[in-house]
Amino acid sequence: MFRSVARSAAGKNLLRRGYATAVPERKVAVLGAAGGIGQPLALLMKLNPLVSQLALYDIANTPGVAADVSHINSRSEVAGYVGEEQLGKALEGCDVVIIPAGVPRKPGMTRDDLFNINAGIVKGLCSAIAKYCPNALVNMISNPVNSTVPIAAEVFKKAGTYDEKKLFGVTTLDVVRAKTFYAGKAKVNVADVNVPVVGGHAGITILPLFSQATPKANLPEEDIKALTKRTQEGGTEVVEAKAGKGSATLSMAYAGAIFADACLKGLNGVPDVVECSFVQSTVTELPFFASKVRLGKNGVEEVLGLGPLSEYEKEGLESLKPELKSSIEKGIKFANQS
Ligand SMILES: NC(=O)C1=CN([C@@H]2O[C@H](COP(=O)(O)OP(=O)(O)OC[C@H]3O[C@@H](n4cnc5c(N)ncnc54)[C@H](O)[C@@H]3O)[C@@H](O)[C@H]2O)C=CC1
Ligand SMILES: O=C([O-])CC(=O)C(=O)O
Repeated sequence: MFRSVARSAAGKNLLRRGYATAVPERKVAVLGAAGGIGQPLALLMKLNPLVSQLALYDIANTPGVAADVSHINSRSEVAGYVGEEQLGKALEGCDVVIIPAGVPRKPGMTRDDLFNINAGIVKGLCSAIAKYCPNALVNMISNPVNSTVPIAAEVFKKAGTYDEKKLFGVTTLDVVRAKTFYAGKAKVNVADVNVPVVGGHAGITILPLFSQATPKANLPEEDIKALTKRTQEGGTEVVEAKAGKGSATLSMAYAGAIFADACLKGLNGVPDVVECSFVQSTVTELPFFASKVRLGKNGVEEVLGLGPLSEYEKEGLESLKPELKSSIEKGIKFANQS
C-alpha cells in the first residue's frame, strides 16, 4: 500500500494537486455514514489529506450524503454505497473501517439497552469485514462498545481473520470530554491538556486518570470527583439535552476523526502516535480494556500500562471491573450463540 506517489497514477494526480512528498493511498469506509455521527464524520474524513478513497455505506440515504461530500475540493475520491448488496464493494481494499452504525440512546436508557439491536448490526457488518477486508483496522463506535468490540473479535475469530492489533473500541470522546472539563476547572489552555481515560465506555467503566493530567493543577479532591463523574456521565448529559433526538453526534464525529487520523498516521509509519482505545489487553485480568495504545504500521504496536494511580482511581478501577467483565462476556456469548 505504501506506493511511491511518483509511480502510481493516483500519485501523479496527487503531485499535480500539490502533494510533493510520498503520501500513501489509503481507503477508509464509514459504515452508518448517513446517520447522526456518520454524516459529520464523513465530512471530517473528506477533509483528512491522508485519505485517498472514502467509501460511505449505510442501509439508506448514502447516495445523497456521498454526492454532497464529494463536491468538497480535498484529496479523496468519495463513493456512496447503499444496501447490503453493495457492502462488499464499499469494504474491498479498505485500510480503516469506522463503524458508527446502530441505534442511539434516548433519555432513561443505558448503553446496554442498545445491545439487542446493535449487537446484530455489528455482527453482520463484521462478518462482511472478515470477508472483504480482513486486514483493515476496525474502529468500533457503535454502542455498547464494551460488548460490541468483543462481538467483533468473536466474529473475526470464527472467520479465522482475528488480529488483536487491528480491533479498536473508540473511546476518544471520553478523552475529549475529560480534556475539556479539566481545562475549564483548572483554568488552563485546553489545547495543552492531556488526560488518559481507561477502562471501558459506559458509566463507571469510564475511568479518567486526572492524577496524570497535564498541565498539573493540584485540584482539590472534590473537584476531581466532580470531574470524574461529569466525564462518566458526559454521554448522558448530551442524551438528556437532546431530549429524545439521539446522543452525541458532532463531538463524536470529531473524536472519531481524531482516532481514525491516528490510525492512519500509525499505518503510514509516523512515530509515537498514542491514543486511548478499548483493545484486547493484559493490563488487567479483563480480556479487553481501554488504555493508552501506541499505533503503528500494523495497528496496535504496544498497549501501554496504567501508570501510577491515586487511591481514588484505584478504587474506581476495582469498582468498574465487574460491570466491564459482564459486558464483555455478554458480547462473547451473543457472538457464539447466534
Ligand atoms: N463510542 C462512542 O463514544 C459513541 C458511540 N455512539 C453510538 O454510535 C451509534 C450511532 O449513533 P448515531 O449516529 O447518533 O445514530 P443514528 O441513528 O443517527 O445513525 C445510525 C446510522 O446507522 C445506520 N444503520 C443501521 N443499521 C445499519 C447497518 N446494518 N449497516 C449500516 N448502517 C446501518 C442507520 O441507517 C443510521 O443512518 C449508536 O450506537 C451510539 O450509541 C454515539 C456517541 C458516542
Ligand atoms: O451516551 C451515549 O449513548 C453515546 C455515547 O456513547 C457517548 O456520548 O459517550
